[in-house]
Amino acid sequence: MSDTFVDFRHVYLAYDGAAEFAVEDINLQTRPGEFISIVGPSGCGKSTFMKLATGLRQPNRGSVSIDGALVTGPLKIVGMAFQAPTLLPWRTTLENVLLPLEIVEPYRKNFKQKKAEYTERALKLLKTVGLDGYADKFPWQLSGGMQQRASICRALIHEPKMLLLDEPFGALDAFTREELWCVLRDLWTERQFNVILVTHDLREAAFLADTIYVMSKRPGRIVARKENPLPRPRELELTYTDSFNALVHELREHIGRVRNT
Ligand SMILES: Nc1ncnc2c1ncn2[C@@H]1O[C@H](COP(=O)(O)OP(=O)(O)OP(=O)(O)O)[C@@H](O)[C@H]1O
Repeated sequence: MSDTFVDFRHVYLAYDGAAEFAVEDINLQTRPGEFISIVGPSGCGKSTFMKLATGLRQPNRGSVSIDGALVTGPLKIVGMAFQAPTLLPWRTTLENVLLPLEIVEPYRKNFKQKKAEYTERALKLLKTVGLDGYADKFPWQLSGGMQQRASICRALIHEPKMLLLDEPFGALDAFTREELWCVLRDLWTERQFNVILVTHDLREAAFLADTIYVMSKRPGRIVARKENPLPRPRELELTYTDSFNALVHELREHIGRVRNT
């Protein structure tokens, strides 16, 4: 196994017809199992970074490798969750969670034979995120936080090596958001997948990530890399400590600087 999981080398990407690069000279390496977070002002290229990491876009210059292999097209080893949970309203929670296994190879071809095993896997995952007993409910019967828990299960059902989260808790109230930080922390601690979390919430990045990258806008560049000094395991009480606030403050200063330039 390679000791680098995500490997961006001098990556540039301009969208068709754009006069300038959306992201420029991105260099970033993660170790296997690392949890990284990308923060930055709106439009700085965080989603573009995600598209490059999953192979939905190819760089104009430079290279992107994941798990030792050059990325040349969409990757299958990725699970994704976004700000809107995007559950299908006519499917139950369980059916929503099973969806990737029904449509993505190699699961698709033996979905019928393995349905009992997959269902068991999905129910276990739902239990881990606190949705025990909600498998047969429809999305409209769940709160926003519950829907987001289900969408994280859906992102993890095929046991991806990499989980990409784009503002996954942005639409939730502060209490629910913090609950879900703990859900994500526990899943990651248990399963040790690689995480890239894009967020505007500096406290979220400080609570969850091993390493935090700050991006500037136009062109999107990584202007700071901060290794999170806070020890694990992390409990929510940590967010009331001076060391936590100092880290958030330091990140805020970086963001302030890039917004003023
Ligand atoms: N499909 C596209 N075609 C052309 N330009 C694009 C496209 N997607 C993004 N851009 C441009 O690339 C730059 C980076 O956009 P991106 O969506 O990656 O930023 P972001 O940091 O994710 O923004 P936000 O925080 O608002 O979601 C922006 O200037 C945006 O206008």
